[in-house]
Amino acid sequence: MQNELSRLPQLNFVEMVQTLQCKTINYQNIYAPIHLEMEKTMLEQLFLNAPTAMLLINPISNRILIANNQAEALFNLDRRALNQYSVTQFFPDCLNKLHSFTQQVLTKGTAWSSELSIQTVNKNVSIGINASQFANNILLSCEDGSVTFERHFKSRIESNYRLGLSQWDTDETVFQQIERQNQLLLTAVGDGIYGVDCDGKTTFVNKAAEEIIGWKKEQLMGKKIHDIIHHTHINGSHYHVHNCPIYAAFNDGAIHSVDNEVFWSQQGKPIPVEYTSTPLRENGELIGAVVIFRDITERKRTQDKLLNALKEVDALKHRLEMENAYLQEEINADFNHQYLIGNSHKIKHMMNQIELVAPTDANVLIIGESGTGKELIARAIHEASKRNVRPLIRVNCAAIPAELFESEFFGHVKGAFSGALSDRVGRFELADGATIFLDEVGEIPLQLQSKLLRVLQEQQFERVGESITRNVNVRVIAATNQDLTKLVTNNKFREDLYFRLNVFPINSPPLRERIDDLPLLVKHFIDKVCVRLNQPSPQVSIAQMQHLISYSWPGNIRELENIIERQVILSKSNKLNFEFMNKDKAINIKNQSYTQHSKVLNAQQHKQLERDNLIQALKDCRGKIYGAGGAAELLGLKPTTLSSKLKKYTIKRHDFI
Ligand SMILES: Nc1ncnc2c1ncn2[C@@H]1O[C@H](COP(=O)(O)OP(=O)(O)OP(=O)(O)O)[C@@H](O)[C@H]1O
Repeated sequence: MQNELSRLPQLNFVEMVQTLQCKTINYQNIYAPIHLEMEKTMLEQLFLNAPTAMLLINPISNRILIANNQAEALFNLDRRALNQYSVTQFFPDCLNKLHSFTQQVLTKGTAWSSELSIQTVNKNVSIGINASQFANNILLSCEDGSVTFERHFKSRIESNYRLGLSQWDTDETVFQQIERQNQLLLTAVGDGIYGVDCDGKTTFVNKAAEEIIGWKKEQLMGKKIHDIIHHTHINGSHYHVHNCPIYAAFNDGAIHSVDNEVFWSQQGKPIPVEYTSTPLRENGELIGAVVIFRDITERKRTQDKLLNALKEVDALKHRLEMENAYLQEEINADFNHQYLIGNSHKIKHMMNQIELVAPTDANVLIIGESGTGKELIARAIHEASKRNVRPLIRVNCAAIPAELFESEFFGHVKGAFSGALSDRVGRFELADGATIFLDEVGEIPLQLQSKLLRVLQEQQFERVGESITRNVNVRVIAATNQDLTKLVTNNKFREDLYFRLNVFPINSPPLRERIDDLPLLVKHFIDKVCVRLNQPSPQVSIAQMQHLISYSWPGNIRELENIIERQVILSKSNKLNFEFMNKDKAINIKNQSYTQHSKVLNAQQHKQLERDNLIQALKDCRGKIYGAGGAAELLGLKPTTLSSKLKKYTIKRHDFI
């Protein structure tokens, strides 16, 4: 009981009155220490100053018995005035509801409603009303509905605000996390990323961008990116901002991808990049662009390497084709299967020299009369050298027209001169990594000798009509049947070139100086021609060999080869006869042979004879067609006539060289 009393100040008026009414409470006994008057005053004060409007009404008499201060304020009437009115006068618009509300209170003891409204002096106020039965009376606790609503509203706002704040906190945390993750992602990305606004000013720079270009974020933020990293083309020309694809993205709204430009590093170095500038939109409006780029230096380097490799492959392919064509000519010329025959002292000495010089890269000058085997020596040197995996490239300097020398040696580009219909590789380029054999080197025109000297000294040259300098690694073997020192004295041959060529001279002995080799040579030539004619090799008796040995041979071994060939062709048995060699000269051997075997020639034989004769003349003149010592002169024909005969009999170079 004592506890209940101590709670009294916390109770509202109705609860307090109910508590005090409770039958179990012996009011007199419990409140004995409290003065009754004081208590009454206190209760009165509590009632009068309660925070809600309170009225005690009698439903039977329909009168307001007591009203507190808040009731006076709510009804806008003082207490005395309130007593003048009946209760129902204040509820003109909701008498039915008031009636049922009152019934509910009288039946249940309490009731609550927010549907009633009162008519005050100047306005209609909807109220929230709480009521309880008090003896035969009803105690009403009323509150202005708008105030209640406002309070509820405020409380809801506050609660929403509190809820919003905590939600905002949550959202902010989420956003911060997303932002952090984005930053981590953008930092972790290997590609450089710039953000730019619509003025082209930098709004974002990731770590990779800083590392690739070297510009720090602080140096770029808020500044025009084009002016800092994109101002100049790789060739040094100004890059106008109007052409900048980065800016184009936020001007035309399209994605711009570029892979052949440079960004300039902080150190002023051009960095090859590929980049994509993607426009950024907000609510459909272009607000800037994001540039994603990567350094492609390594890729460019690899691409360049690949391109160079492809070019090299192309060049090699071209050279191989040339080489192939050249080898084809060589095969047709039947030079490949020949080797040096002989065991005379002179030949042995020469072989020693070949063995000595072959493994070196030294230039060799072979000196000897025509037809003494100079080319065979050159081939033997090349074959014994480390360059033998590639073919020996032969140039017969006596057979090249003066105006074509340079092109033949160094090649030309298309259009370099009339007739230069396509690019052509020269002999020196063809001989790169191998050996070039300059036969009849004394025939090289003086004006070209300086260029030849340059190749010998620097291994460099240019194609005709081109300024690109080409490097080669060529070994030169030259041959001549002329006295080069005499040419030097007569200023027909450069002395410095002569010394360059004459590093290792080899003398090719004429046949007359090595008659000891004759039997071996005879056998070699018989076998050679018989293989070609696909017939068994005939014998040469000692007596017949003697005829050959006792013949007064000049230097040219071709003469011996020719005699053997003809005798093999003309021989009816398997024995060769050389008795006719005792006659003064061997040059009439062909006519003599024909007259021996056939007095009259038919048309076909006549044609064959003329063809053979032309070939022989060309062979004797070492392929020289025109001019002094040429086949035309030897045959007593005009050069033009000889040309048309060569066409008529389809005589090609390989028939006589
Ligand atoms: N020692 C040799 N062994 C085998 N054949 C030889 C020998 N010497 C020369 N010959 C033959 O003689 C012919 C002429 O040889 P080669 O062309 O090498 O002489 P050359 O001195 O270069 O002639 P040219 O001065 O006319 O260019 C060839 O058919 C070659 O086979």
